[in-house]
Formats: sequence, C-alpha cells, structure tokens
Amino acid sequence: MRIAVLGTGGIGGYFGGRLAAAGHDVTFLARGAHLEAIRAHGLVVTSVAGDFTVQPAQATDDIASIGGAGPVDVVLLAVKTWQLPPVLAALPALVGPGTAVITTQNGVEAPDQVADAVGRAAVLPGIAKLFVHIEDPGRITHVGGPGSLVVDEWSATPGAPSDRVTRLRQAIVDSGAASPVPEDIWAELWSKMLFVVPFGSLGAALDATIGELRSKPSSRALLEDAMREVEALARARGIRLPDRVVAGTMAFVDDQPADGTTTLQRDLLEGRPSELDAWTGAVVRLASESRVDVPLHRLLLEVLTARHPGALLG
Ligand SMILES: NC(=O)C1=CN([C@@H]2O[C@H](COP(=O)(O)OP(=O)(O)OC[C@H]3O[C@@H](n4cnc5c(N)ncnc54)[C@H](OP(=O)(O)O)[C@@H]3O)[C@@H](O)[C@H]2O)C=CC1
Ligand SMILES: CC(C)(CO)C(=O)C(=O)O
Repeated sequence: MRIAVLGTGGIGGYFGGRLAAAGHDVTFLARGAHLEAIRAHGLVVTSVAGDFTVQPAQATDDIASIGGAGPVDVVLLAVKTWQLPPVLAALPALVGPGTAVITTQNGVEAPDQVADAVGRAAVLPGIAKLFVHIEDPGRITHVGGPGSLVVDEWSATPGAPSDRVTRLRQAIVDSGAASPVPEDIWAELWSKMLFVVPFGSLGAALDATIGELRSKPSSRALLEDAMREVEALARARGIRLPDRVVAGTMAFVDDQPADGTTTLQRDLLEGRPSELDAWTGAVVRLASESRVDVPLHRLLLEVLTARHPGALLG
C-alpha cells in the first residue's frame, strides 16, 4: 500500500514505522531536527513490543511533494488537533476516490474536520491506544498500553467491513500492532474520550501520573465523576456507549503503566501549545450544546486555562 504519514510523532512514527518496516511504501511528513535525524539515521523505534528501525525512511517536510505523485491509498493523519488546519488545506491533493484518511486525534471532532476537507467517504475514524512519544529527534519510544489502532468506515455495517478496512486491519496486524474490530466506531471514539479527557485534565491539574490518580481515594473519585460527565454527554448525543462503561474504563485505568501521563498533561506542563480545546474544551462546548451539566470539566477548563495561558493557542 502507498501510505502518507502526516505527522511523524509518537503515533505516526509508531504505526507508520511498523507499516514501513513491514514493506509498505510509506512517506513520512516531518520537519526540523526530527526530519534531519530521520534522513541521516532512519526512524528508530524503541518499543515494549519489539524495537525496529526504518532505514532508509522516505521523509519530507513538503506535503505537496507527496501529493505530486498522485493520490495515496492511505493517509495516517497524526498531527495534534491544533496542527490540523494547514495539513487539511493540503490534504485534497493526496486523496483519490479510494483513499482512506485515518484520524488518530483524541477528542471526537477530528473526523468532522477532515470530512469538511475531503468528504465523509474518505474518512476512517481511528482510535489509537498506547503510550508513545518522540524521545529525541529521529527516535520514538513506545512504553506501554494495548498498542492498537482501531479503524472503521464512517457508516460501517456491523459484521461486514469494507474491503479497504479489511486490508488495512490486516496490514496493521501483519506489521506487529493490533487492530481490534469495533462494534461501533463512534462508541469506541467516545469511550476513548471518556478515558483520556478526565485522565488528561485531572492529571494536568494535579500534576499526577495515572498510578497516583487511581491510588488516592480522592482523585480516584474525581476521575470516576469526570468519566460520568462524559458518559452523560455521550448518551445525550445518542452515542451507544457500552453498559457499565465507567467501571470498564476504571478497570482499564488500573491496568495501565503506573507512570503513564497523557500528551495533554506533558504539553501543558512543558509550556507547549496543547489539545486542551479539543479535549476538556470540547466536553464543555458539546455539553453546552446538548444542555448537559459538566461542572467538573468546566472547573478543570477554567483552572487549566488560567494556569497555562498558551494552552489554547494553536
Ligand atoms: N502519543 C500518544 O501516546 C497518543 C496520542 N494520540 C493522539 O494522536 C495525535 C498525535 O499525537 P502525538 O503523536 O503524540 O503527537 P506528536 O507531537 O508526537 O507528533 C506530531 C508530529 O507531527 C509534526 N507536525 C505537525 N504538523 C506538521 C507539519 N505541517 N509538517 C511537518 N510535521 C508536522 C510535529 O512536529 P513539531 O513537533 O515540529 O510540531 C510532530 O513531530 C494527537 O491528537 C494525540 O491526542 C492518541 C493516542 C495516544
Ligand atoms: C493517554 C494516552 C497515551 C492513551 O492512549 C493518550 O491517548 C494520550 O496521551 O494522548
């Protein structure tokens, strides 16, 4: 398959790297010192699921040059939410009638943003579950989590995946990652939101790891309360979340590496622009639209915005 990885960070470097190592024709969009290191030494991935290096790796900082060779089969869209606008502006040149554009962003709004650029038929909502980051220029580190990338068509027929989704899931599995079949991709996307937004915003507000949040009774209770707010919002919007989704998510929380933190928390605490608007901001915004009360998320948004004035600047 001809694949464009737009954003070679934790997610793009990990899943794109595995697909390249498995023999697919992958071009990585990267920039700066990271791009230089990839060009010089390849893309080096250290992973609890097995280390590998893509060398040579096809990498560029010019999206137009990828589209210049015609549409690709798959776009793995793996930039942060606030980095989407310029990438989406260039995306149409990479998309032909059969191209699948996989979203990997946390939150629930990226699929619609991509659909506005290239149409719903191209979009495969995706959910990445793993802890992975850029360690140094050219080097990606995967420290834990399921290591999965769930994908499906926008309007999937249960039990009857499209040919391109079947091929893609098989390619992901053959590359050494997991790609479980979701019952309902939208419920899966919201379930991830229900996990990551409470974890991310409370982790940032309290400067706590997942191990600390889950082991102190006070923060554990807040985590569950925040998850219940997202559950109420999702159900109000007609999302068919699994029964007992909060209990199931807390069991998942208990299973994650104790020192795990979210990308949101790390970006906020290190003073970088962040996805706060797409995570906590989206919960508050969508709740107001759906007339659902989310006081804990409102408080977290207020506190984090006041404490990190650059957080909403993309
Ligand atoms: N990391 C994780 O464990 C998980 C992340 N996610 C989600 O996946 C998405 C991606 O996250 P993650 O991989 O951590 O992010 P990273 O910041 O690690 O990766 C994004 C990469 O894209 C690059 N980039 C952005 N715009 C451009 C551009 N126009 N041209 C070239 N390069 C560009 C960035 O470069 P630069 O640094 O120079 O801006 C960066 O290297 C997020 O929405 C996140 O919520 C989901 C599950 C787990
Ligand atoms: C918490 C984590 C690593 C879970 O996949 C995540 O999605 C993020 O930090 O963006």
